Amino acid sequence: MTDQPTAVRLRDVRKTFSRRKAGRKAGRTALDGVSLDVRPGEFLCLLGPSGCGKSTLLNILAGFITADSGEVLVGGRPVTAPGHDRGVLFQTPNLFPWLTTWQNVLYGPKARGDLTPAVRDEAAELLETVGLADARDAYPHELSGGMRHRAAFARVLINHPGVLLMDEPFGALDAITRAGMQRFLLELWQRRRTTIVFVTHDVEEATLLGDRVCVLSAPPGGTKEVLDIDLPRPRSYDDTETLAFVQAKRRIREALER
Ligand SMILES: Nc1ncnc2c1ncn2[C@@H]1O[C@H](COP(=O)(O)OP(=O)(O)OP(=O)(O)O)[C@@H](O)[C@H]1O
Repeated sequence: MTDQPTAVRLRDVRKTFSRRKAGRKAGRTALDGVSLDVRPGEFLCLLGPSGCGKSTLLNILAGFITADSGEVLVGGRPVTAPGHDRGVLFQTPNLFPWLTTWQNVLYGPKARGDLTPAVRDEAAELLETVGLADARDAYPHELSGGMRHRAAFARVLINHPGVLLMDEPFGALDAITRAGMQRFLLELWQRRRTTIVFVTHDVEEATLLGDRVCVLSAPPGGTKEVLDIDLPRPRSYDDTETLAFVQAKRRIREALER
């Protein structure tokens, strides 16, 4: 049997954070054996109870921290540090407050000495795509929450990451803005088919967005179950009221509670 190509490969990933407790060394195990393959172009949601290590896993994939043991491959290469092959989006968009939308988007190419006319054209196109063409000269504090998220998207997408790593990106948004961002993300993914690993603790969000949902067990996290969401694409928020959606959501909730 030949191996399927994988965009992300995790094998028995473990991580314990050490800390001092009453003068003695103690440890908190965040991940206790996570194994998972993410296929190229797949939208994979990571779901689990609070503290099960979702952000830890994402930070390991991003290269911000290292696993104690196990295999962590992105695009077939071991992750040893952050890199432009992975775009990371957090709950709080990390835009530079002293730069305009346009300057924020071009920050990566500029830092790499890659500010060509073609890249500028692409930045302009991306700002159109994310609906921020009119806000190119605005500073982050002049943008709404949703606009800041879209600017952060454009800033990541200009680097053409092979994998997008998203850590509860819409968790802090109000319900309407959040639904708008979910729609935006679905449309974007439908067009670009970038591999996405999306952390959420919201079962409905995972059902709406994911091709598959990886449910992590209660802390310390390990892979509990991986479920297929075989709802038709393209999906929209209206689908959340269909019987098939409600059934898929129930299957995930049951896996979470098992
Ligand atoms: N830098 C750190 N130092 C020490 N412990 C940490 C550190 N980062 C995370 N932990 C611990 O690791 C465990 C997993 O944390 P993590 O943030 O990855 O969970 P999570 O599933 O993302 O939680 P939530 O859904 O609440 O955001 C927790 O017990 C947390 O306290």
